[in-house]
Amino acid sequence: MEARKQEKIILKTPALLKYILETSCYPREHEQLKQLREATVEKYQFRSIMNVPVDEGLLLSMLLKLMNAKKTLELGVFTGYSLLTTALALPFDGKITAVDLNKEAYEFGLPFIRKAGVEHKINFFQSDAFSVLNDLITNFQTSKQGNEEGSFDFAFVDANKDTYIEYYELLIKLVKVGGIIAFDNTLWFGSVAEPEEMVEEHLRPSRKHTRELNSFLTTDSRIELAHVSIGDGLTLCRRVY
Ligand SMILES: C[S@@+](CC[C@H](N)C(=O)[O-])C[C@H]1O[C@@H](n2cnc3c(N)ncnc32)[C@H](O)[C@@H]1O
Repeated sequence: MEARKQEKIILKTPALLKYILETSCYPREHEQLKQLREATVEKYQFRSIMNVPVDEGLLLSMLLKLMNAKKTLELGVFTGYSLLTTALALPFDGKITAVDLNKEAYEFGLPFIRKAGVEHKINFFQSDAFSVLNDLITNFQTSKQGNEEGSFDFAFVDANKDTYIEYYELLIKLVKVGGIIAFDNTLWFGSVAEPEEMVEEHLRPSRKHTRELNSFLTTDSRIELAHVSIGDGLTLCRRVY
């Protein structure tokens, strides 16, 4: 069977997504987010698809404000669309621990973050996500305040899709009770609901891991769960104990 073409759209038609973006999202997008998005497309071309889409950014921003989030984690920064969204949503004394293996892409986005006046909220680590998460728990180099278990309001997870379950086991310790862990791309271009042979070869490993994550989360009593069909799928896990 021929594999289905990769799309990051799960709505009924591409026209519907265009309508949502043009009617409700682009007019509301912060000027520096718009400029960052456009500059990322110009420099990174097709890889710019890694930026969180505008509709999802607006949802994350509202969620962070509803929660009164002050202290967050960001795994997977790239040029920083979700990072700048978060930095804009947090109060002036908010703090974000942001992690990515790739510093170059973060630095590409930094002028837009600076222009938005929110750089002081960000503590960026060029590192593998696991090292920083383990440091925050075991109180190694990253943390100035000792063990930071139970202290984060929110964690946005958009790094290596194949290790989301392993991130989760560390993050559930780091977020406070009532805090949220948000996983991006949990519909993996729609492939999670398709037979493996219909899915492009390069999508298959993460499809498998994403399906395992989705099934695992639904059985985990430590969280309340909402699987939101926005962007490429956003799963919200609210820690209940
Ligand atoms: C989808 S992009 C993040 C997009 C970003 N959230 C945004 O909205 O612009 C994924 C990023 O995760 C980073 N990444 C992949 N594996 C990682 C790992 N093991 N540790 C830290 N970062 C990782 C990649 O370098 C890449 O920049």
